[in-house]
Amino acid sequence: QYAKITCTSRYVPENPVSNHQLSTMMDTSDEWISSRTGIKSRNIVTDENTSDLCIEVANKLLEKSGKSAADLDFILVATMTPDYGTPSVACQVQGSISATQAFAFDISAACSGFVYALSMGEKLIRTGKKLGMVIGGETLSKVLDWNDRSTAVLFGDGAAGVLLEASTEEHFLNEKLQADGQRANSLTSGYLKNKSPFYTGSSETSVHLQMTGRDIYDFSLSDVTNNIREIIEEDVDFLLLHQANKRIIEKISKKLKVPREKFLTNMEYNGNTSAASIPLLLDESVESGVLQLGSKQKIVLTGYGGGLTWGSILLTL
Ligand SMILES: O=C(O)C1CCN(c2ccc(-c3cc(CO)ccc3Cl)cn2)CC1
Repeated sequence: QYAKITCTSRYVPENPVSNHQLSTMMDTSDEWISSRTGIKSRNIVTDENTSDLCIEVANKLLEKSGKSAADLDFILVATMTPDYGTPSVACQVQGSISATQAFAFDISAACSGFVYALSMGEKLIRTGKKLGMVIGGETLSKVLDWNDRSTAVLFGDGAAGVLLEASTEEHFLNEKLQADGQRANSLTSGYLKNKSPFYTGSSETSVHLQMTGRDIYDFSLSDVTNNIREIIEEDVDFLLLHQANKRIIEKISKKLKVPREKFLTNMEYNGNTSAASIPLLLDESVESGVLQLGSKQKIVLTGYGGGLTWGSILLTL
């Protein structure tokens, strides 16, 4: 049996924060942010954590599909901002919706997280599972250094996901997942300092998200473009890349010689939501009718970011 995406949904916190609002909090401007990133607004939690956003997505998926939580075989959540080390966000979701038959775990692959998790979910269906949930969810606002204008203006909170079901037709056509831990320091976040009385080590690494933007930018134009080139086919209808930066997407489109209009974007009103960015874009595009489940449209999903990790999946809807 094969895997098929049969439902999509999303949830973002009801607190949009505009570039202008940020310009009253730190030394930045709407002009700088929108011209350099394509971002005009992002949604920031006021009293929710990552599990709350993902539980909303899970409930919407069940509601939209008519499926029962008890029929779920697995729940995968891709996140770099879990509520806890344990329990996983996936287990918090499993408990909240009472998916008593589902095993559940989180996947940590930063902005490639959803693509990594979708690939894993597809293998679970191909090896016999009947129904699974794959969600990307983040509350990056809790790990940002809100005094660092170079990163605080780039990121947003949100969650979105899909239902994967067993199918007789083949939808997942190709994939290539990659990593390079030797460039891990280009993007770090969430370091937990050891405060034990026995610990003599010292580390200046902070809990805050830190990024050498230049290195990540260059990596995206080289490794990521090459990865897509290996996966893409002539008749691809749309490409849904991790929504990190509008200029990056424009540059990748030029390097690949693929028309810009095939690259869907939503960073304008979501910011960079890491593992949530691709499923947010997927659900928004299904809702707007640009994409239709069951239409056989051929799309590429590409994540890239912390780890370093990157990866693409070629599939038909
Ligand atoms: O000065 C400028 O133009 C600045 C230059 C630096 N910028 C960057 C740099 C890197 C990223 C980024 C982040 C992730 C993590 O999700 C993944 C992939 C990318 Cl490419 C986003 N923005 C913003 C505009």
